[in-house]
Amino acid sequence: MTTLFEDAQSRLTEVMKYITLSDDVISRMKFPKRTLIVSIPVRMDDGRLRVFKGYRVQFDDTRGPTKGGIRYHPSVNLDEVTSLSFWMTIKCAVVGLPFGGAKGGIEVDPKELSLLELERLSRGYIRAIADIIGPKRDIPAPDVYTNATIMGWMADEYNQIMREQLPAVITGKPIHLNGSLGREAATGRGALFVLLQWAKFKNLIPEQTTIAVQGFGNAGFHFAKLATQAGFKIIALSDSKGGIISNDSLDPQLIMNHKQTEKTLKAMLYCEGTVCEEAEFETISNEQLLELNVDILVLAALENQITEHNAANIKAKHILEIANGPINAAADELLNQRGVSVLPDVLVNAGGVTVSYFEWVQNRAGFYWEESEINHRLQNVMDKEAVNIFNLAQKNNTSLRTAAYLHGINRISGAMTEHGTHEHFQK
Ligand SMILES: NC(=O)C1=CN([C@@H]2O[C@H](COP(=O)(O)OP(=O)(O)OC[C@H]3O[C@@H](n4cnc5c(N)ncnc54)[C@H](O)[C@@H]3O)[C@@H](O)[C@H]2O)C=CC1
Ligand SMILES: O=C(O)CCC(=O)C(=O)O
Repeated sequence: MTTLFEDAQSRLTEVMKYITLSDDVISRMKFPKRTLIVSIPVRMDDGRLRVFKGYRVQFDDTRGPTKGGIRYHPSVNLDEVTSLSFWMTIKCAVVGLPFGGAKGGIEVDPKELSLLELERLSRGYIRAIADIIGPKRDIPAPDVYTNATIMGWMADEYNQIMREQLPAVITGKPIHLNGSLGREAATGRGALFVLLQWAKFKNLIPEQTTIAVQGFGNAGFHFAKLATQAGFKIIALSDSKGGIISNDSLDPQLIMNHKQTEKTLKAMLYCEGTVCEEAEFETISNEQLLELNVDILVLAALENQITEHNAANIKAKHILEIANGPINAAADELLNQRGVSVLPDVLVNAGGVTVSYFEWVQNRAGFYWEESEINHRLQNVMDKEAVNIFNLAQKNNTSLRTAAYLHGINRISGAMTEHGTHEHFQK
């Protein structure tokens, strides 16, 4: 069976039909620069000791310090974290950030831990990886089931170890702990900027365009909320427990308010800014949501949601990948053959790391920007790179993913080549 990392790497083979990469570059993209596997002992509230398995993979740092989030999930494993670090390397290059790629994770179900256990685990993870991270080496950030509070604990732990205030070691921190305005919504906002450029390109009218969103966490929620404000009709949403669907537009903010108190999704109709009623709604499974007859399917949960097993059932004509790696290579090919446009993860979800970059810049300068400036700078990056990639795909008659990879790999390859022939020193 193909591993996730082998599947991720197979996209490079497609890219090499359009670009000649030197053997040096190909070999450097084959496996990560550094992989660290750690055990994290945590004293639980009842006095027991539990030991968790954690990872940090730094894929490539030719273009700058490595950057990428930390995931807490029961299924986190080395193959997944390595793939995510590879995608971070491509993504940072696609949007032209001066970073390489990394990713981290802990095999844990955070929903089973108390707040204090979660804090001890997060601090323990930082103690375990402190030797290889740092503001000029590798800068973690949030990912699935981690958030600003956890980033705040982690930055504090690192500062205690280093006996210095080094906020730029972690991004996605709370605003009161030197976080950046706009980071919380950045991934969803960046995805919307890409979609608006695509809508222009394809003459899609938001008010006539229906959307289903799989994954109603940080990225999916902010995307759904901002897309609704831009006029799109969100008609279905789901989280790990399942989904809801309505004939009318759903109101993501009201649904999130309900989810925060009741822990489940419940549909409410959006009526001129207020809840008019609890909607007549149906519940659907995640599998059903993927196969809905909508204009745009947004994937904002986990990897491998569309594979060769369900690709033929997908009815949407456009797919927005907010999640990392939600479509495997075999499914990508099948969707391409059917003329489905897949807007790829390495472009679509790059708004998060872009505002993380702004947070890092602000932390290092000690000077903080207004939210309007951050959103404006984010829009400049996303609009520019989206249009570059749409034009490249049109010019070479490739998929949008291949165009995005071509765009990113060009920058990586340039950096690797210009680095010269000397060995990389061990940073
Ligand atoms: N948060 C960020 O800044 C960025 C996140 N991403 C990617 O976006 C995706 C979502 O991440 P976040 O929103 O940050 O995570 P999150 O932890 O805030 O939310 C994850 C959401 O996915 C749902 N979910 C989990 N398993 C599911 C399943 N099998 N089917 C449907 N929904 C499921 C959860 O219930 C939750 O609503 C991930 O692939 C992540 O790597 C990518 C770039 C940046
Ligand atoms: O904000 C960051 O630095 C990284 C976000 C991330 O993990 C991702 O883009 O997948």
